[in-house]
Amino acid sequence: MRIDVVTIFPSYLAPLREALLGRAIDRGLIEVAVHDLRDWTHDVHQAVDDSPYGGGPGMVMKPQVWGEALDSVIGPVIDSPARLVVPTPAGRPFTQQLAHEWTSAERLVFACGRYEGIDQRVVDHYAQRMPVDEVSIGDYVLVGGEVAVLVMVEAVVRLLPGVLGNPRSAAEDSFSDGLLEGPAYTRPEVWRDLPVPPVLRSGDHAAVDRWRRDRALERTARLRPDLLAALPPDALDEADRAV
Ligand SMILES: Nc1cc(-c2cccs2)n[nH]1
Repeated sequence: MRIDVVTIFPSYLAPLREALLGRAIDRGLIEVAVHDLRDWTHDVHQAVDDSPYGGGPGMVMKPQVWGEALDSVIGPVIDSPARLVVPTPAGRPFTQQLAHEWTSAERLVFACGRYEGIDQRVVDHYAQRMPVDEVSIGDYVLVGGEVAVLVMVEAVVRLLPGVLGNPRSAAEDSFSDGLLEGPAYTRPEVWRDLPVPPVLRSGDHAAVDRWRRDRALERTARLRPDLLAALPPDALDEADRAV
């Protein structure tokens, strides 16, 4: 998978080259290119934004600059293997399911907006030619899309074959079965008078699996009842319903 990010703060994306993601790049599992939007300005001030039509606070990012940058980065959009992703608080929710969907994309191109967003005609123009996703990572407002891109790239790349040491990790994620993950424990057996639940040391794998499922159901019911309500009818068996 090739990932391109267009931003006015390229250094914000430096973490993409660290740790797990950095190793995925070194191993050739992904390619990452970060582009400075100002490289496509032609004025001495390298202006990337302007006042909003209709008035109102803040600034809107100019369509011309974005058009030149995305044409250059995406290349010919006919049959482009790229998806254009625009982080915005006014977008569809980014979910584990969407992360999984994007793992099949040959290319992801992220357009990082700042200020009050990017002139809508940029999305409208490219949406006529390729898949464009306006995506929110949560119901809160950031200053720019760069942090959202870090979140989404990590969530997608960790799902790619070979990236995680143990593929079971991605398969057993929170949300993989529609539930939140239950609690996890490691040594010591007792820590500050708090013991590890004995069933986890019993060696009875069926009992451990049941215990973990029960804790996941309890946690989901307590913290995310909406996830429980969204489960398909056959997702919970009789033992689940007894929790
Ligand atoms: N979920 C979300 C995205 C954003 C922004 C994207 C670009 C500027 S602000 N805030 N919150």
